[in-house]
Amino acid sequence: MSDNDFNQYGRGLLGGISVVLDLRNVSLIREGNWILKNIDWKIEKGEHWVLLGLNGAGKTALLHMLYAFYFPTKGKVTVLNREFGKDPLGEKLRQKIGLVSSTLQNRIYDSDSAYQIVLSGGFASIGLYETPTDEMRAKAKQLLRDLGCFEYADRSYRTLSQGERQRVLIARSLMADPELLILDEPTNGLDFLARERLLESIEQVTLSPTAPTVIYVTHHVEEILPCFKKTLLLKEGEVFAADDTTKIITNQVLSDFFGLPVDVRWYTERPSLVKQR
Ligand SMILES: Nc1ncnc2c1ncn2[C@@H]1O[C@H](COP(=O)(O)OP(=O)(O)OP(=O)(O)O)[C@@H](O)[C@H]1O
Repeated sequence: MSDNDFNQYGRGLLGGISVVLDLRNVSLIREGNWILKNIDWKIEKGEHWVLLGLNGAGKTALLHMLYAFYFPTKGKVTVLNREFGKDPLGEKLRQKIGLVSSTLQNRIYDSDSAYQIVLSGGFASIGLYETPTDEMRAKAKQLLRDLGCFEYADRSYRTLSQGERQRVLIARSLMADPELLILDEPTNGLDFLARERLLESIEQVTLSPTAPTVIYVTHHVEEILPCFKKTLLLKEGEVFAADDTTKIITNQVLSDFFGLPVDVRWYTERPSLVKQR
């Protein structure tokens, strides 16, 4: 598949694929260290996944590979029907992978308004250098509304709170109709209320009929929303478990994963975790 296929067929062609992500026996060595070891991970279209791991587990390294910032030392990475690891990732394909991360946050220009930032997602640029079409403007406004950030659309990024910034960046990532949306610890630095409101918006995104496949990366079991039916536990660069969330988020699996006896409690389809006494 070439970049042109996207121009010609847009989402329609990708609509025909059933596997969004397929990692086969993927390993990564950086500066002589094994960062990822023998990762197998397959994501079917329509699934939403949580990637859960402690600090240093290799989550960011794994995401960097999905976005072709890192090439695997060993194994095969296929994202949206394109095997990579050798070829550079085409711009059109990159646009089909939305990424919201702290790295992106740091690159956004402080003086840009929320509206400009969302519009820039349509060009996959940091900053707005091209003239958006009327259609793009209408879409950006709708996304600002959908993500609950319309009221501060004209405010500059520097004046927005952390929660407001995350909403704007998610809206921005949806401008290009991504097939895969990666949310890397989006609730970092948020208080309880801001976190819950953001999670609500993320759930809404997954409920849309045109929703991208979402990978939600977190350290916290409490953030696993009911829409995330699948969970991958990453530990010391290896897949500890990957399966239905209800099979993974159990006392037994998590006690083994953390190396500490824990109790999982479910309330309104959300889990929480306490250390056993
Ligand atoms: N380019 C690199 N060179 C050497 N070591 C690296 C490199 N990138 C990551 N590492 C190491 O690989 C391990 C995994 O790092 P990574 O940032 O992927 O973890 P993480 O799960 O995202 O952690 P956190 O939750 O703390 O962000 C860490 O021990 C880190 O120091």
